[in-house]
This record gives sequence, C-alpha cells and structure tokens, in this order.
Amino acid sequence: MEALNLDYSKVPSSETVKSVRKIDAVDVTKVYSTKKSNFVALDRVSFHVDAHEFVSFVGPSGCGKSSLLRIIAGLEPLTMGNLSISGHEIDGPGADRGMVFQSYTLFPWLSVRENIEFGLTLKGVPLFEKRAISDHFMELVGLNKFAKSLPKELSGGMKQRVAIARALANNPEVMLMDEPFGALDPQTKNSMQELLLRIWEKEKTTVVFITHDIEEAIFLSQRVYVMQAHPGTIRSEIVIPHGLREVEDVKDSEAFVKLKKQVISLIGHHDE
Ligand SMILES: Nc1ncnc2c1ncn2[C@@H]1O[C@H](COP(=O)(O)OP(=O)(O)OP(=O)(O)O)[C@@H](O)[C@H]1O
Repeated sequence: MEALNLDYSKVPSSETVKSVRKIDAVDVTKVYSTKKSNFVALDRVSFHVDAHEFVSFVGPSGCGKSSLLRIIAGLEPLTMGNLSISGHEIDGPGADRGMVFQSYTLFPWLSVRENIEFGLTLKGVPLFEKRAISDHFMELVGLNKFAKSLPKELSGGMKQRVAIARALANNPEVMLMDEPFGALDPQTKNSMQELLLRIWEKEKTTVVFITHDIEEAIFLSQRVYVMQAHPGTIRSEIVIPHGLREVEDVKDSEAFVKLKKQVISLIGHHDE
C-alpha cells in the first residue's frame, strides 16, 4: 500500500484518540469459481474501521468493492482471510449490519412507515415502541408527512431516505452503503450527502461507504481506501484532514482538489 505525503498536522494521532475497532479485515481473498475457471476478485485485502468512523472505498469498476461489502454483510463467503465485527468472525447476515443499496429495495406494497418498521415487526417489537422508533427516523430523514405514502409515490431521493431510515431503525452497529446515491441527480445527491452527514454525526453510526465518485468519498469520509482491479487490492489509504468539510466551498478548495487529484492518479485516469 502506498503512503501519501499530505499535511495531516490537524488529524489527531492514534496516540491521542482512543478508538474502538469495529471491523477488522486481514488478507480477505475472494475467488469466484465457475466451471471453466477461478477468478480472483479480491486478493489479500486488509483494512479496519473503527467505531463511529466514516470510511469509504473507491476504485475502478470491477475492483471488488461490492464483493467486499457483500462479504462484510455476510451475503457472500470469503475464500481466505479473516473478517470480524466487534471481534466476532462474520458467518452470515446479521442485525448488527444495516444495508443500503443503489437500487431501491423498498417493499412496494408497504407504506413508508411500514417499510421503516419492517425489521422491528420481524423482531416482534411492541407497537408503541415501533411507532416511536419509526416516528424518530421519519423525522430524521424529513419524511414524517409521508408516513402513509407508498414507494411508487416517492422520488428517488425520498426512497433512499426511507432505505436509510429503515436500516437505522434496526439500530445496526455498522451501516453498509453500496453506491446509495449513484442513481440520483447531482442536486439530490448533494442534499443526500449533507443529510447522511447530519445523521452520522447525530446517531454516531459507523459507516462503510462504497462509491465510484471520488468527490463523494473525500467529502463524506474520514478515511478513504483506494482500490485497484485485476486482482482487487487496496492501493492506498488516505486520511481526510479533520475539518476539511467546514471549509467554504470545500469541493473547490485547494486541499480538496489536491486530494481529488491524488486519488485520480492512484486509480488511473481511465475510471473516475
Ligand atoms: N458471482 C460472481 N461470479 C463470478 N464473478 C463475479 C461475481 N460477482 C462479481 N464477480 C466479478 O468480480 C469482480 C469484482 O466485482 P464487484 O462487483 O465486486 O466489483 P465492483 O468494484 O463493485 O464493480 P462496479 O463498480 O462495476 O460495481 C468483477 O470482475 C466481477 O465480474
């Protein structure tokens, strides 16, 4: 993994901040086997995510981002290596991980409230408690006036707000987000990014975020893992300077543009 020569003087050092390890991945390898051949999608990928961190993975198409997220979600087994959440090896999906995908995955026949309450209903949470939780999260994502609406009556951004609320309602330890804003128009995408940051700060969630969009990764994250393909590996880890987001017109700022150029050069110019 390459180290980047950036000024991180404002970033608290690991000695000054006591962090709790949430995800630990060591040499995670994924081989897809077909009748004809074996394909190495991830080759000895090691990384970590601390509690309350916001960490993104960026990289060209096919570098294994979604495979990695599916492995963390327990939807896909790893071939070799170790991956644990809060010290426990992952051996399948669990309520400790909430997922938000790019494609809208709401239940079309359920209202906004029922979608948000879905996991709670499965768990047998009493009605009054369920209502309080869905009220809280509908308020958080600004959809309290749409409690009775069906997904088909919502815009793309609103559907993703429901998906985020639904994932958060189950109080997961980690939110796994696979290109959640990839299908949204630029304006909606910007407002969803702002909303996600507000939620992350308020709920103190741990977020693992996958995106093609380098600006999005730098803007949202505290750390960014840059991946490369053939086979999928982690090329570099970039720590985003603390407080960068507070800079006016941050995406046009010198520090932001410099980071963006560095990520682009790491990924290669063929895929931003
Ligand atoms: N079920 C599967 N069987 C065989 N090969 C697969 C399977 N799933 C993914 N792959 C291959 O593994 C590689 C990594 O795929 P993955 O979807 O994880 O990459 P990605 O970085 O998320 O790509 P994109 O950004 O285009 O979604 C790709 O070459 C893909 O074709």
